[in-house]
Amino acid sequence: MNALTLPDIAAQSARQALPLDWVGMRGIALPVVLESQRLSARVDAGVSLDDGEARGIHMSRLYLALEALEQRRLSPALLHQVLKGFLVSHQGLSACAYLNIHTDLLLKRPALVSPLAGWKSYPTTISASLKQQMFHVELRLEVPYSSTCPCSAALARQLIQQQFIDDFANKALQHADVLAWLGSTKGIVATPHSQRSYAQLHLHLDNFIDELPLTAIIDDAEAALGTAVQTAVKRPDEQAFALANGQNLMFCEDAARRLNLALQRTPGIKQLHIRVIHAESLHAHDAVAESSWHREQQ
Ligand SMILES: Nc1nc2c(ncn2[C@@H]2O[C@H](COP(=O)(O)OP(=O)(O)OP(=O)(O)O)[C@@H](O)[C@H]2O)c(=O)[nH]1
Repeated sequence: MNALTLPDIAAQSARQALPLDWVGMRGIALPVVLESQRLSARVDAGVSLDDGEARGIHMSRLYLALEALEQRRLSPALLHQVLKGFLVSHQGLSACAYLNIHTDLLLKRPALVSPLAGWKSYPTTISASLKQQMFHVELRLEVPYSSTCPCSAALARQLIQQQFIDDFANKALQHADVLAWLGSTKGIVATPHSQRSYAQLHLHLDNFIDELPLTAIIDDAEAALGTAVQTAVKRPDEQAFALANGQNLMFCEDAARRLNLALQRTPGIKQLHIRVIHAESLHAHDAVAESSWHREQQ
């Protein structure tokens, strides 16, 4: 039997010589290890094709290099190693390598008061690149929270004052009557609107960081907002949540400022862009604010 050589089209010369910025695969299914958990991820792997004469890259070499991500905890060092592998397997063809890992980070979050806890998922993308020997990592995280409109709260308070005037006009005030009134529906004749909101965080990490500071970023963001959405909730937790919302009335502008100033202090971040989305219950459209910051070069 004749041994046939398999045709290798990628090794041919390109008909139209032109370098390409990014060539690779998007949406590769892969298990990854983040924060000691094995998570399902979708991975984009690519390189530049700097040799404009070369017909194609070697997709299989990028695909196989991803195996290194299956067992080991994701870290900047591991991402760097995989990207170096991309370039070693494309010597003479590529000078830049790229990796995006899309997953949902799962964190167990305690209830506000009761001794309960539950899981919360945070959409996460880890992007790493190696360009002309320069290694760079960026994180994208989405953090859900609750926001109560400060304007609506002030308007509701005014209606409650009006109701108080109506109900107690020309009456001697008795402590017990006022207490009972406050506990009745008349004492809260209007309520401010609040909404589930999302902070989309895009962070550039310091180059020589050892760990991906995902939990630290989420913890700092949630602490800055004060109204993280909850998991397991009993009535004491719901009451604490109502108090947290009342003490953290927020326009989208307030949320963006709080997050920007808090994340500037989170170790390992050199640049950030924040978009907050308040999915309004007053409107059928969203209220959105964006903010960015980068550390000055020292
Ligand atoms: N470059 C390229 N390859 C593609 C594309 N679509 C599918 N492939 C296939 O991806 C497969 C793997 O490519 P290579 O990594 O070059 O495979 P190979 O030649 O067996 O492996 P090496 O010997 O390491 O080069 C090939 O069968 C290609 O035909 C594409 O758009 N571009």
